[in-house]
Amino acid sequence: MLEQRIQQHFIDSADLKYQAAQTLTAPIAAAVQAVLACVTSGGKVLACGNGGSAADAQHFAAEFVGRFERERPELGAIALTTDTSILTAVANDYDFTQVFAKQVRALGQPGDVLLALSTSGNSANVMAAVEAAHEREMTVVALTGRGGGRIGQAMRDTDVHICVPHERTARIQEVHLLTIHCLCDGVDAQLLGDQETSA
Ligand SMILES: O=C(CO)[C@@H](O)[C@H](O)[C@H](O)[C@H](O)COP(=O)(O)O
Ligand SMILES: [Zn+2]
Repeated sequence: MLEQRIQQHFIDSADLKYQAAQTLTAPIAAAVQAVLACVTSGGKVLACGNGGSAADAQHFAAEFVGRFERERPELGAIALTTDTSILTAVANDYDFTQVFAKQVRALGQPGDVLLALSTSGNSANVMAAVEAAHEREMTVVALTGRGGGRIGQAMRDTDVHICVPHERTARIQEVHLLTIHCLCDGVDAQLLGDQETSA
């Protein structure tokens, strides 16, 4: 019945988060260091993904440019999912696989970070963005699931791969959002100190 289904979603989501805390803490800490090194040397984070992951990319950029929980200087982040003129022109004139890659080539500088979100690890446009980031000597922080897919296989030693150990898109996305908040909190803590936050 409906109530049971709803309760099961909460239980499954909580279970996965407990389990993933073991495996994802180290890569998330590595991602904090990569992003921190980028922004403290004047770099920026470009973020991309499809569907719910597009929303996650925008969520991250909003908290970096605006704020997370504490006041701090603005941090550079751009979601590559929002400019409908660029997205439609590139998809129409080239191919949908190029919608993020062309923006990475246009905006990316050595030392910038690409935050690449794909629950399957197989979205062709996110994969093309990873390749473009490598061309631009950027570091890639990839948030994936389902074993990491093609994006997982394209990771370099200097990249960070955060692969949620689950098969279901919704569950993976829920951990991606938690990861984004850990990234924002981790960067703030490194910049401002480890102050407790109760808000
Ligand atoms: O949010 C959801 C499902 O929860 C969907 O919009 C989902 O993001 C879309 O199907 C995406 O196209 C899936 O792409 P990806 O995560 O495999 O890269
Ligand atoms: Zn969703």
